[in-house]
Amino acid sequence: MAGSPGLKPLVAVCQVTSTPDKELNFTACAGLVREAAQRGACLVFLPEGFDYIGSDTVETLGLAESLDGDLLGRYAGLARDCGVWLSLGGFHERGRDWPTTQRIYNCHVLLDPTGCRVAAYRKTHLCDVELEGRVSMKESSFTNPGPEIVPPVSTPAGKLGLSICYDLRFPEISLALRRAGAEILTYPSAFTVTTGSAHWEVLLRARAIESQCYVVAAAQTGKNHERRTSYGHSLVVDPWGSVVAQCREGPGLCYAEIDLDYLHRVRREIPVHSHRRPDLYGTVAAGPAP
Ligand SMILES: O=C(O)CNC(=O)[C@H](CS)NC(=O)CCC(=O)C(=O)O
Repeated sequence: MAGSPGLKPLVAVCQVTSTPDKELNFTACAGLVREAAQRGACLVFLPEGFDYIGSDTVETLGLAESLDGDLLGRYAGLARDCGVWLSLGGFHERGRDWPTTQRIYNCHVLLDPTGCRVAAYRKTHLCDVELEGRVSMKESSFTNPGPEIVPPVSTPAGKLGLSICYDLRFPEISLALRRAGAEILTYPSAFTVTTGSAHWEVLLRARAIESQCYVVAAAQTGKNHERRTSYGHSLVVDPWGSVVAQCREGPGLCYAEIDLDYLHRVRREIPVHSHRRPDLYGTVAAGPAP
């Protein structure tokens, strides 16, 4: 574990098939977290929608809780029992504005091993995507966009930068987190099969290579309900861009050691972050292109 000489921190990535049944989902997630803790992981990652995947908007909104609700209380107990950090990537959160907006936040919560909530990042890029006849998502119809990027958090595995799923398509947020000190970027996800098979791994590897961070991506897999199937392929990429861990099909775990000496070597050898030309990119992130 961190601090013990010679031993690198181990992280665990959980892959699950969430359904609309919160109780079943908690049982499945808790089983994986306990297994990961027994194997010596210090930080365990759960995907977007670890709490549930609703079968329609009404159900999704109806099942949502606040950050102080029962479900996150149980996860805090789990973190304490197991003595692990928990990245809960994509909790359906009823925020304080619920009574007025009737929309939720897609909230990535980080718990420390005392069960304390040390960060909450609300998804800033919402997935409104329409592939004719194949994929139709309009996350903004039931979700409010988060207002800010959250500074990376120190964990025993390294400084962790929080994003969620569709954020993966925006290199700007990964570079902002990298600049703010991130050593690990994490993208808990529920990708579609269509977009996942084309884009998932290449996007994750690109984010790792350009930011020179570890990238950890816990994913939903398989059939969440009658009308939804998720791509899976949870994985960990190192700062060189190599896939160092990957889940097989179906629910399960994969593990990776985080080697920050290696990360620093990669950053020394190809110092892209001191070669940047911010004088040239002024408006690249500025807004809609023609
Ligand atoms: O709605 C929930 O309950 C949980 N949230 C999601 O599943 C979100 C919003 S619909 N899914 C994605 O962002 C998929 C992105 C994707 O597939 C891509 O970028 O290609």
